[in-house]
Amino acid sequence: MEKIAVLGAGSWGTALAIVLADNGHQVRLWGHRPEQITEINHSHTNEKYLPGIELPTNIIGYSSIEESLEGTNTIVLAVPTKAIREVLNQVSAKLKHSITIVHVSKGIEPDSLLRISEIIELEMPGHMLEAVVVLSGPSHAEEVSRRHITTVTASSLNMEKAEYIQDLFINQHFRVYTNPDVIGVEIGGALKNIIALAAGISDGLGYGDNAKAALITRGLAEIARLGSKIGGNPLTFSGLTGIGDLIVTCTSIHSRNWRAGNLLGKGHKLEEVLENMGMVVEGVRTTKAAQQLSEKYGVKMPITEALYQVLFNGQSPKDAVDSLMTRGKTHEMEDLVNIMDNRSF
Ligand SMILES: NC(=O)C1=CN([C@@H]2O[C@H](COP(=O)(O)OP(=O)(O)OC[C@H]3O[C@@H](n4cnc5c(N)ncnc54)[C@H](OP(=O)(O)O)[C@@H]3O)[C@@H](O)[C@H]2O)C=CC1
Ligand SMILES: O=C(CO)COP(=O)(O)O
Repeated sequence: MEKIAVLGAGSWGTALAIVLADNGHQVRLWGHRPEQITEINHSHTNEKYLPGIELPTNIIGYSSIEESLEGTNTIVLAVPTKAIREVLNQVSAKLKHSITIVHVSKGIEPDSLLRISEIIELEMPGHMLEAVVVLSGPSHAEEVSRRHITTVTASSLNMEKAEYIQDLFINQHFRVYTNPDVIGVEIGGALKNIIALAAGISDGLGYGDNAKAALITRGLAEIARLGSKIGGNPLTFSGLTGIGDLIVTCTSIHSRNWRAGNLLGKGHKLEEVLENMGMVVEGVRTTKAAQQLSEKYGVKMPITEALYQVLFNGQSPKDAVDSLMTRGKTHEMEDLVNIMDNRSF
């Protein structure tokens, strides 16, 4: 049994706290809103983020980050990408020993274009950081908290630590694999949110399953194109953190990204959609970051580009779809065509 601090008491931090509590660990769930921590400790619920779910009693809520860190050697960092630096600054100011950080956020920082493991390595003093592990895969909090079957991947450059985290989380409902390809895992997890927004828009506009299948398949192609260009292993994109997460996020009503896209497709304004969601929609900022990455690396990402025009340049969703469908014709597999062209028969 371990003492584990879960930092971030939103839907995903709370669902992961339940998995760890089910495995018999002492879980300290830190949140920055004291009234929410009181609810967690007195009613064993977190109604705003996981309505109707009873929390195990070995989850204790903390509103002091310092107290939540005492005697722990593992932190699960479960706040939106936007809040990562701020929370890490609080951790490094209060921490008195070294720790392993498991991050579970799916985003890329616009402008700096850093992945989350890179931000952690920058913000945490080296002597305090034993390892960074990413936990990612097709996993909605609403289902995990109900112990529905889920599979995810723990990824780290330090495979011993990845296996340690695998052991902490794995149980009969929650199966954890490992993968050493941190870049591929983080890029797949972050960029699938862009495609889920686009899939929601497509559904909101009234397009059907053909369009959804096209978005998932061509979305994966552009995620893999960018991801392998910046050092991810192409095989990772056909795994849980690539196609797996893309499928669940583009097809599930639980997905905040899909739901936001759906409302945009139905004609609602972005500000209004984000205000009413009440939870983080990571894909919006990630679209900006991915658009910047695609320009930096010269990688074609037409779906990302189209979504960028809708989110940041006021293009209508219908016009964005039209421009995607009428752009210059291309091969499905450019690399394959190049190989075949160079082969002498
Ligand atoms: N929900 C899911 O099913 C999954 C989510 N993820 C990823 O997990 C990450 C977290 O998402 P999720 O839990 O869903 O988001 P939610 O919106 O459900 O919760 C976010 C939590 O973080 C808190 N928070 C925000 N900013 C700060 C801050 N500066 N300091 C402290 N706490 C802060 C929020 O507090 P407040 O209540 O005050 O806003 C809230 O408790 C995202 O990157 C998401 O992509 C990954 C897999 C599954
Ligand atoms: O990452 C997720 C599922 O794997 C959650 O997706 P949403 O943020 O779109 O709800």
